[in-house]
Amino acid sequence: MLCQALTMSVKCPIRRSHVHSIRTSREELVNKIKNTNCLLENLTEHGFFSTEDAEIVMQFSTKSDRVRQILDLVESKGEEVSEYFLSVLQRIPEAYFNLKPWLEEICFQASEQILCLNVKNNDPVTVFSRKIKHELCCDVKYIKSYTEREEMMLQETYVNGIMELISAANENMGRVQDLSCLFDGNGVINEDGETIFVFGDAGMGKTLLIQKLQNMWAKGEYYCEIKFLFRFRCRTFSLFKKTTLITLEDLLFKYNCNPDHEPEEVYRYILHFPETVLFTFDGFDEIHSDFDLNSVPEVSSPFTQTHPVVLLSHLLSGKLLKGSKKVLTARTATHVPKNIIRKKIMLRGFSTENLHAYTSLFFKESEIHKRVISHLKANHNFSSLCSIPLFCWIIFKSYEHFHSINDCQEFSSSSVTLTDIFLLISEVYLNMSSKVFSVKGASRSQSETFKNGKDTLLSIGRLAYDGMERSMFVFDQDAVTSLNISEKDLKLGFLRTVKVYSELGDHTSFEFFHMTLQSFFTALFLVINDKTGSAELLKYFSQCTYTEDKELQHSPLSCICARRDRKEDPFKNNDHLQFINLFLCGLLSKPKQSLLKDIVPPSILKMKRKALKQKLYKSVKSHLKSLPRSPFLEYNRVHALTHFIWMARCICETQSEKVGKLAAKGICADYIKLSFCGASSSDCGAISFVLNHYHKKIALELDNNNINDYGVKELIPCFSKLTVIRLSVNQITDEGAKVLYEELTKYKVITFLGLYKNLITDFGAQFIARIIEECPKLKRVKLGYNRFTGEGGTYIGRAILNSTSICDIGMWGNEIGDVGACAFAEAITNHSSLTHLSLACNGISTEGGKSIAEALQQNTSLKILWLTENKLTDEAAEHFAKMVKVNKTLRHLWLVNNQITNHGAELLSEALQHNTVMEEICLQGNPLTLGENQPFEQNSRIFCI
Ligand SMILES: Nc1ncnc2c1ncn2[C@@H]1O[C@H](COP(=O)(O)OP(=O)(O)OP(=O)(O)O)[C@@H](O)[C@H]1O
Repeated sequence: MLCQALTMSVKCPIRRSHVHSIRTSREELVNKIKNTNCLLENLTEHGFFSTEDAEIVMQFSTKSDRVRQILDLVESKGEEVSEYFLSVLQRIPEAYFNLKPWLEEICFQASEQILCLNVKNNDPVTVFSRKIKHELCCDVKYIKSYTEREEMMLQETYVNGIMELISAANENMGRVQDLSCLFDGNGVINEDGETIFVFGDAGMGKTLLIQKLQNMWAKGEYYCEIKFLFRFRCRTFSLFKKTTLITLEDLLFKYNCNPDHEPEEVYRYILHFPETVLFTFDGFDEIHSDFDLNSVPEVSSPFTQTHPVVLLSHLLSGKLLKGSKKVLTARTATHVPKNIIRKKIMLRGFSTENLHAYTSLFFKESEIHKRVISHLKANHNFSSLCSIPLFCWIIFKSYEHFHSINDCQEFSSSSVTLTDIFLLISEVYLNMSSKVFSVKGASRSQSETFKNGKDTLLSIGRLAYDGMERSMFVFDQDAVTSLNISEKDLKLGFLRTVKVYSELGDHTSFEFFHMTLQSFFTALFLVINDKTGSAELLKYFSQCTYTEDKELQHSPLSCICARRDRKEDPFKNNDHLQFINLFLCGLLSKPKQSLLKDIVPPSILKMKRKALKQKLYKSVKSHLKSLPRSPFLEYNRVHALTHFIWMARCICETQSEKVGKLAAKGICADYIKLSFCGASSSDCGAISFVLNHYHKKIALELDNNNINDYGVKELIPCFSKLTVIRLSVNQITDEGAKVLYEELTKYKVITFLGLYKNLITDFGAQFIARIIEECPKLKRVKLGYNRFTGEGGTYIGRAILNSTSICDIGMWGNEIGDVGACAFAEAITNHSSLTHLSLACNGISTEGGKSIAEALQQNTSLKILWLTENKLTDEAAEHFAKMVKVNKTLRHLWLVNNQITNHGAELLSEALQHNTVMEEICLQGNPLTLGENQPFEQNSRIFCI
């Protein structure tokens, strides 16, 4: 007791009077109090100081003298005032954070009475935080991509898309349910990393996600621990001159948001508490700077001047403001050094539910809403394009427009290309400026609209093209005026204004409402400009030529940090150039000729079409030839990469049978591996287009992409040829499973079906079961990590019972339990073809184990059985031991991570004496006590460690 009392008194000395505390620590207080305004304001507010007192304090010119005067006054006014004074120091931690240890040391605790007195927090840190919030609230309320005149509220338009946590090995680790979970502990792949890296393909919603995040913080709903949010768009770093030198403080305050009071104090706070700062850096792939990184020493002092790009790199790598939070976005395949990443989140676009939610938000009128939903259901080509939010918005925008004009159902065509939808939005914008739609139904034809708008398209196209040439995505007023873009054209909606902070002061600049639109306009310019020769027309193809190096894209940051000897522009990302090629293919395709005939002289159009065709032929041929090959099972497998997807997109965009045939001819393999290629559902349409021209049977591997049910539907034209279809890790649900059933059972050529890690439930299991039953050539089925319970397990088990071809079935990571296990037991009892079975990680306990073991006493086909990570006990082991004595086929029995003890292990070991074919029984991860020299430990076929 005494001891406890003593420790307490050491920790917290006997309370002295508040006046005494102040008096004895006078010098410390004078040194540490930097903000006198807050003290004066609060002391005066409650009448502890008179106006004259405050005036006397303010007469002193230095801060220390003002503090001394305040202290004199406080002390002279006695205990209550001193207590309130201390309470202000405690209750405004932003201003007096360096006094926190002292307040703890003197064990200051304000009384109830003092705590009832309000404390106004107007210190510069809090005021600045409020200012940032206020500015953000105004700035991010609307979705900026929409033209200024028809802004849409973020709140009313935003829907969460699919956000997936990605592991260091690029595997899916589950979903992020909501943006409020962005900074939680889920999905952390590197505790030392500070950057949440959000990536996704063009138009997946990275920028909008950042905007939503800013909005949530600014409204005070989430992330309360963050006081400052500094937002940067990486593309604006291109505007800095090579010679620009600024400090971190400049970057934050001059180029972002400026504190109205005492910036040094705010900066001091930021440096002291970096964990209260959040940076958002949008579009890392869009950085372009001709600044020479070799020319600067690696400075990381927060007070040294350096080039802004260097500051950016130091912030990201934690050399500056270590501990601050960072959210960085970039297009897929932009490599960011692993050591800076804390979490990786991939945006996968809209799921069916997201799309429906977005449709309801977009089309408020229930009739139109219903109609759009039925269009989407009827046309998977639309649905797959709409799973990419940007394209969805463009399609809906155009739909809304055409609907408002003449109720026409514009989306009747079953095959719509990306070029179609960009032409559509151009038409909409061109038309909105003219008055032709004043009378309902009096619409101009698309070709007429383009003919009339040629000059506008040319000048905006030139701006896009000039920008592409210099990797510029923001244009200043001079660039715009030098190309004679009229005020009227600027307002059409293709371009939107951006406020830019530059060395010349704040001014308005312009950018395309999306980078993909800049690519579209570049292509349009190259096509409709009479003076463009074929070399110029095709130059982006050369810049996008595939080399193995390019597939492993360079990271802007690693270039900054490590590769200081590079001559090439380290920031170049060529997705936007690939889009130019894609649009060239679309614009110069046959179906678009009638649209262009009045804008481009026929001879020029012919020349361009011919040049493009030849280029495509050549590049398709050489690309396919150069792809790496490797044998797999009985196949000659070609390992295609992301570039192949771009090629397929271009080919499909031409809608040309001839090009399609040529590509198909060049494949020269019977197995195409396209895993981890970032293929989306609409890419399946492109792949399908190419494969449709391939006349032999072929195997297709699309594991680890983003194809979902729409993608499965897009593959419908080529299912007749597919002998192998691998769609693991692709968000396929029961709907996709149904399509697979309908298609695969039509042709019955399938031998391998891979659906590992999808979202198929027991309902979908019925379709899979019917595929297994009805496809007589089907040998391998991978169904691990879906959502099957006992019911689903029973469907699959029964189907296996009826299949005479199946040899390999993977069910790892479902929840089939004992019910499912019993169905499998029945299936294997007399099975003649099944050699490999995985029921690992399925919640199987003794009963299920027993039935499988009993079935195996009769089975003569199974060679490998995985029962890893179940709940098998010694009782089950006893039955497995009996089975081991009689079964003469099974070679590998995996019982890793179960609940078998030494007793069970011993039974299995003894049983092995009667079995000469079994090669191994794996018992690692079971509750065995080892090191006691028991016989099973000596058995070379029992593996315990
Ligand atoms: N979650 C969402 N909810 C509603 N609309 C969205 C969403 N995400 C994107 N959009 C629509 O798509 C458009 C493009 O999105 P955004 O600019 O965020 O794409 P991005 O991934 O940043 O593209 P890029 O990589 O090309 O810059 C938005 O302006 C908006 O109209």
